[in-house]
Amino acid sequence: MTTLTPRERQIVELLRTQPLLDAQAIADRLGSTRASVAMALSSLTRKGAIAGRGYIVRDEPHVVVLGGAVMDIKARTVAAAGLHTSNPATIHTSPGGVGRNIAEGLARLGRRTSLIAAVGDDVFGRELLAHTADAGVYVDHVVRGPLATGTYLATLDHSGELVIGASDMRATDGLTVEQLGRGRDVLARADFVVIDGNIPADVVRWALQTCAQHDVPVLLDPVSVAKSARLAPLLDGVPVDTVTPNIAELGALAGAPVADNRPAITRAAAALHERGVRRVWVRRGKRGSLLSDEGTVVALASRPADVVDVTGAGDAMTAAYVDARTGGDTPADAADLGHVAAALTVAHPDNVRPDLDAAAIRTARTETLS
Ligand SMILES: Nc1ncnc2c1ncn2[C@@H]1O[C@H](COP(=O)(O)OP(=O)(O)O)[C@@H](O)[C@H]1O
Ligand SMILES: O=c1[nH]cc([C@@H]2O[C@H](COP(=O)(O)O)[C@@H](O)[C@H]2O)c(=O)[nH]1
Repeated sequence: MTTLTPRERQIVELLRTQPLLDAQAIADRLGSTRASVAMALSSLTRKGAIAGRGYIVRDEPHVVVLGGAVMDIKARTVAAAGLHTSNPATIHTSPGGVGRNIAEGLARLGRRTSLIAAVGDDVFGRELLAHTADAGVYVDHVVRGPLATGTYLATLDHSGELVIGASDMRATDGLTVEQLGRGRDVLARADFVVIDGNIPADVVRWALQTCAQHDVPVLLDPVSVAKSARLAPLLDGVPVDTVTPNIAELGALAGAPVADNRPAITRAAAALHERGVRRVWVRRGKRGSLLSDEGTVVALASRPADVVDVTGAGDAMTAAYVDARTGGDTPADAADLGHVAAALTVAHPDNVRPDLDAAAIRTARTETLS
């Protein structure tokens, strides 16, 4: 799939509803110049995204992400982390939230992506929206409510591994089905939907039913052990394309702890398949992952990386997987690309690397194949 720049995507979106706009009219609407729009139009024609005069937009698959959007505040200690005392550290903020990270990753990979989430009318909310929209994600369905934008506080040790994380998801916790009325059509028309466990259970139930009615495949990201437990009862009675737990979250979904070995994971995955989940993709940190595709289990290796900050690795993995699946790759191939995206992400301090790009992942994959 050809990668479009954020500006090119904005132009494509304008042309989708108003195909007869000329370069000057597009420039006026986007606050740009005629010359730079003309360059973007010829690049779009070369990439095959638009055709002929009157700029007909080729229909592109569309992913919708319903999930958390928060500001991450991340401290990385200078030396080994000491508990119950103050540690010298470098502290860095980065737009976060599992769903938002996945949406940004998808957009950076060139996939047309909409985010449905909730933020407050405050500085963090405005910053999150601006950053996410600049990355190319459509944010028109983000609810701006009275509750404060959530924050996630993480302490990483000097090797970039998480010591402790704490999340306050205020605006997301307050999201209701009524606020998302218009979102029903967006979900129904999507080619793939991602839902994260930050979303309140009744909203997840509504979204799963909407997707089931319209045959839209859904990936469910459990987010944490606590949030997996509340998702578990929602799995019954609706089809789910993929769930992406780590071992502890798999236990919470299955209703009992699962040992971290292949036979135990295979058994727990089989029980989820019985309940309507087609693929169970279990993340095992730097040990890679196991993907059970309707009972056929494949082990996928993680790629070597110089770890700077592990935050967002799982989300990059999911973004690359959903992008590849939407483009027609098999689940196992898509999951393998996910590991390449994760390795690139752990080597960067931001949750989503600004230079993430589909071609770079495919090249890095060939280079790291054993
Ligand atoms: N220390 C590490 N070294 C190399 N790769 C890592 C490391 N930690 C995570 N990864 C990569 O990131 C992926 C996701 O990390 P994991 O911890 O399994 O999930 P999550 O971030 O969702 O908790 C792993 O499968 C692996 O590819
Ligand atoms: O209860 C939550 N904790 C943490 C997150 C988010 O999880 C992301 C990191 O996820 P991972 O490293 O698993 O990819 C962070 O950006 C953080 O904002 C979240 O959405 N909800």
